[in-house]
Amino acid sequence: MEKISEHILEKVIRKRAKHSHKGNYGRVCLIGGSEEFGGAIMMAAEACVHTGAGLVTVVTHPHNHSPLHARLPEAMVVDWFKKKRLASLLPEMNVIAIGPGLGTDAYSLELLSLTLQLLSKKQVAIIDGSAITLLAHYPNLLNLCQDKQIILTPHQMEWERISQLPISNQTEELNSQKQKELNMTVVLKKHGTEIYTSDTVYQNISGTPAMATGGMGDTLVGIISGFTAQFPPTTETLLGAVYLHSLLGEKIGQTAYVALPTDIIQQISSEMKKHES
Ligand SMILES: NC(=O)C1=CN([C@@H]2O[C@H](COP(=O)(O)OP(=O)(O)OC[C@H]3O[C@@H](n4cnc5c(N)ncnc54)[C@H](O)[C@@H]3O)[C@@H](O)[C@H]2O)[C@@H](O)CC1
Ligand SMILES: Nc1ncnc2c1ncn2[C@@H]1O[C@H](COP(=O)(O)OP(=O)(O)O)[C@@H](O)[C@H]1O
Ligand SMILES: [Mg+2]
Repeated sequence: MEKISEHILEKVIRKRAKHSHKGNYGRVCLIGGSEEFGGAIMMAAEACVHTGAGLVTVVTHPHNHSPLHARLPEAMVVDWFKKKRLASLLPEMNVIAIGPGLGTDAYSLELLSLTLQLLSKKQVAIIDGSAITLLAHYPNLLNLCQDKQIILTPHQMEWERISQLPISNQTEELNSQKQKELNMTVVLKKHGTEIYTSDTVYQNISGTPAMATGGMGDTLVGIISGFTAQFPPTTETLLGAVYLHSLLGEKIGQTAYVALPTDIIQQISSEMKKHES
């Protein structure tokens, strides 16, 4: 297993060109946030905006529109019941993330299915949280994922559901085998997060139990989406996003018992500035 280098951020984060504009920094669509889990998609969206993604649109339950706008006027919002609007919007996106707070009811399943049908080979999709649980329960949906650029971000229990590997059997060898079957990049989240690609397994050695709090993975989705939208959609970019998230968790954890996702979010942009090259 290859450790993520502490120099990864300098490799990935680029100084912005003078004559650039928002259109150069990617269009991201984040889909999630049921009535119950609105906070999840808000944290993902805030993290994404704070990484510098050019244009961020959130497709969520209408219940979440006002709270989201009150916190984050930079983001656009679309009612997730407007399927025609969703169908016209998705093809314009560079990066689509689905799952934070999506929920697992029949309508959440419909949204996931529609999104996977519309996903093109040129776009990158990040599949997280409830969307992973749905994929595990409805494996036919995996047919819609074939030959597409997908980053799956399960925690150990979500990985157990989709890989059918109990947490105690999640070894490097068995996880790699499953990654190959799924043919997606897998970010297996835990203490010492592992990233499985088709040829290499990486490990993130930063991070702290101060990060063990709800919303931490939703925040990671926002950072990965924002990085993938602006920087080349490579493994290095993904590693940089995973590293930045836990680096900030560690920094906050030095003086705080718990590293809140919203505190991490506030520090994303200033930390990125230190590493631009
Ligand atoms: N404020 C919010 O709206 C929040 C919404 N959330 C959303 O809630 C939905 C359900 O996700 P959950 O993950 O809470 O529920 P899940 O039921 O999918 O997973 C949680 C279970 O997995 C177990 N587990 C085992 N190993 C783990 C590991 N390494 N990391 C995390 N859990 C591990 C936990 O003990 C727990 O029993 C998702 O859509 C998620 O995005 C959560 O992110 C929490 C915050
Ligand atoms: N003990 C720990 N050490 C390092 N990182 C942790 C620890 N506990 C949780 N994390 C990180 O926090 C995030 C949790 O993700 P997830 O369980 O999906 O959260 P949520 O769904 O509540 O947003 C992952 O990135 C994981 O690596
Ligand atoms: Mg999660």
